[in-house]
Amino acid sequence: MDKWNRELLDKYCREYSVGIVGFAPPGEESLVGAQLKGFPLFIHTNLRLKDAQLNAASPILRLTRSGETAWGPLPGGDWTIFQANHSTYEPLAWAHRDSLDYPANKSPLATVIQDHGRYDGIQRVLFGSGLRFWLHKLLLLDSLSYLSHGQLSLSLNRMILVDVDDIFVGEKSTRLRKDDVMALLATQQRIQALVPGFKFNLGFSGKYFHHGTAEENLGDDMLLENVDRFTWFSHMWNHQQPHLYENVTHLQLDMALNKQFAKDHGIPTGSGYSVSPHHSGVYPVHEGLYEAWKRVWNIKVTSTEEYPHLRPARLRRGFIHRNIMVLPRQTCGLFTHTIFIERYPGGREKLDESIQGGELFQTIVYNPINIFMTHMSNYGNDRLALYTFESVIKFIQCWTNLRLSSAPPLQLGERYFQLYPEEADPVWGNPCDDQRHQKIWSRNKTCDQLPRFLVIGPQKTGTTALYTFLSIHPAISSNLPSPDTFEEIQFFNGKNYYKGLDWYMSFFPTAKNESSRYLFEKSATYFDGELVPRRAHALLPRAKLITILLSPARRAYSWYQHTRVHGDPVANNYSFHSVITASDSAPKPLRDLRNRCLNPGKYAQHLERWLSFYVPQQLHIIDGEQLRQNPVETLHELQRFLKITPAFNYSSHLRYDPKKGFFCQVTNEDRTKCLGKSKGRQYPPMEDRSYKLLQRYYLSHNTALVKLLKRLGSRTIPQWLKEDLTDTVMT
Ligand SMILES: Nc1ncnc2c1ncn2[C@@H]1O[C@H](COP(=O)(O)OS(=O)(=O)O)[C@@H](OP(=O)(O)O)[C@H]1O
Repeated sequence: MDKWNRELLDKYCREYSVGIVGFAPPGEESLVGAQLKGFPLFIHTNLRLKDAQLNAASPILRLTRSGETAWGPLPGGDWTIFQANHSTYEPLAWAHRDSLDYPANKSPLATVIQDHGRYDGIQRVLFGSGLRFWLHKLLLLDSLSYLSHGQLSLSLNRMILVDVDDIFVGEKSTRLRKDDVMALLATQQRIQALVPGFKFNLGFSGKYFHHGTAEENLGDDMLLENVDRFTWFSHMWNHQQPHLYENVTHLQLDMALNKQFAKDHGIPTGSGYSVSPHHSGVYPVHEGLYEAWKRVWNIKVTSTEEYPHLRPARLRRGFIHRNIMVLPRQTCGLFTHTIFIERYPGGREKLDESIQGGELFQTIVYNPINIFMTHMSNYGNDRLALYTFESVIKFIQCWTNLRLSSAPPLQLGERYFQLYPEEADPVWGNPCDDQRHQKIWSRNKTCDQLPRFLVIGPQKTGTTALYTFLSIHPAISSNLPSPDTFEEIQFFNGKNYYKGLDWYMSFFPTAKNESSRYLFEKSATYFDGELVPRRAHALLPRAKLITILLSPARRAYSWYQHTRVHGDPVANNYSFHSVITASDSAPKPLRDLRNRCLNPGKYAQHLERWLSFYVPQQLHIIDGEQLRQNPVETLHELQRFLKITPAFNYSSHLRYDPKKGFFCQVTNEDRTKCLGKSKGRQYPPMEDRSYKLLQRYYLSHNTALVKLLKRLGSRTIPQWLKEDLTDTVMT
């Protein structure tokens, strides 16, 4: 960093008490005793190190616990160590040289060092390598917490639940015997001493009860003899994946069989939790599963690895659908077929690596709530799950100050959404964009039932005219009408989004024999909906977007007239001028109407939000005045943008109707069919003072729009925009 920037940064850090975390980059040449420029600190680089320890007296340690030695070589041969010549420095971690000719009694070398800020007023933590070494990942968390004065601190509480799926499912000779169940109970008891409330959570499929060898059937019996020592949840009677049931009644019948089995065998049925085989039906959502779960089991919480995607595992999140909480489920590295240690991919070393600071360990460090998936087979045979969980819990206790506990799934769900309330709202993705999701997506459902382009509004810009004219096109199909909102589905904004993907797709006819059909929908409220671009992009990342813009002042006035005709008492009691000049202390209904009049017209702001998800090439802006005066040309341009060939010639299908004062559709009888009287209304012109006020109001937004249009490569600026701006300058 050059001197000027460096001074600026230092000044900023001193003034606002901002700490710095630094990492020594690996260098090609080895430095011995080189001084760090400007600091009483010396470094040696490119060292091999072993046997890491922590400084128990360091004030930084919070999540990380000192006292043990991480024996063995540290990863990489390019470590930097620090030697200090000033009381500002205090080591946080040490290690020894990993070299035969290095005396064992030599004092350890500082691999992470804290600068208390006594030298230049800035606190720092400097790491002598990147974050390859697992212990340094913990130290980074603690450094962030320390340097941010506790603002960037994770809670120390961690909740753990271990689900055992496929109880009673499994080939002969891979199932639990009596001694396995005894080991399960004994390990559970030892874990309970470390993790209060811990019980293995058993997911059963009753159909396969007693399907093992004679010895294994005794194992089944023993599980039931100890039924109260575990918690239980329904998996699926016959282990069939829910998305394969097209008929909810069948699904319900099979669920009822598992429930009857539970009742017959004294298994509790009130946990409110269930897990579906292969997580099918949970995400992507198969509505039938949610329906049947509610009816038969009164399910309130489930978990899946698939939301939003299996990988990367650290990004798995939760959501709530139809009042069922879906929690993220973690993998511990054991799968149905990992039953013998010698067949564990990478061998024992790999499993231990995951436990001792690796993936499994970090999963628990980073997630306040962990639901792990295992299978019955992981508890028989080499009992890898018992080894894995007991070991990782001990390792956590040895190296961290985390407080582990467990609780039933319902409590975990409630806790999860207290911690992450913003996750309650799902974000639906396209099941066909993820191979795993496609595999658990019903054969009867297709992703072709999704629109290829969206007309996003805003309202009162001519969206109905565009929708109607597009629908004349032989290769273009709109959505089916909605009983509530007519031609608009209004899915991505408002409550409809919670109805899910099946509901949305039901509006789009399947294109039989006409694969080139362009499905689209128009919902004019999408344009300014806060959440809409993100949601739309998650489901339709390749969709094209069409927006129509006209003078925001005129749009606001048209909206006002619209609400008056719809009998809105506020619009009928207040003049347009009173609405747009209403202050923030005005009654709420008046403020709401003011906002609905004014906000959509802040075009640049809304477009920028769309453009933070979609690339400009996916966006087509129509000039609303051009659509009104020359729809034929507008539609030809639009076809070019959509790359629809052969182009449909609109000139013989649209004609100006002098009575209506707008272009209308030409019918077979050569008459014109115009939009209803709610579109293209007659109302008095806007008062001049209102127009002038709105010009000023929209000045900054319109200026931003001009810039945006130029950035998007527009060669012409719409006439209305020029007028709105020019007049403002003149007044
Ligand atoms: N061909 C044609 N026929 C009728 N109306 C047309 C046409 N082209 C554009 N317009 C203008 O469309 C305005 C209504 O816009 P929207 O359809 O987007 O309104 S809505 O948001 O769906 O309610 C409507 O606004 P008002 O004039 O205020 O009624 C019209 O100006």
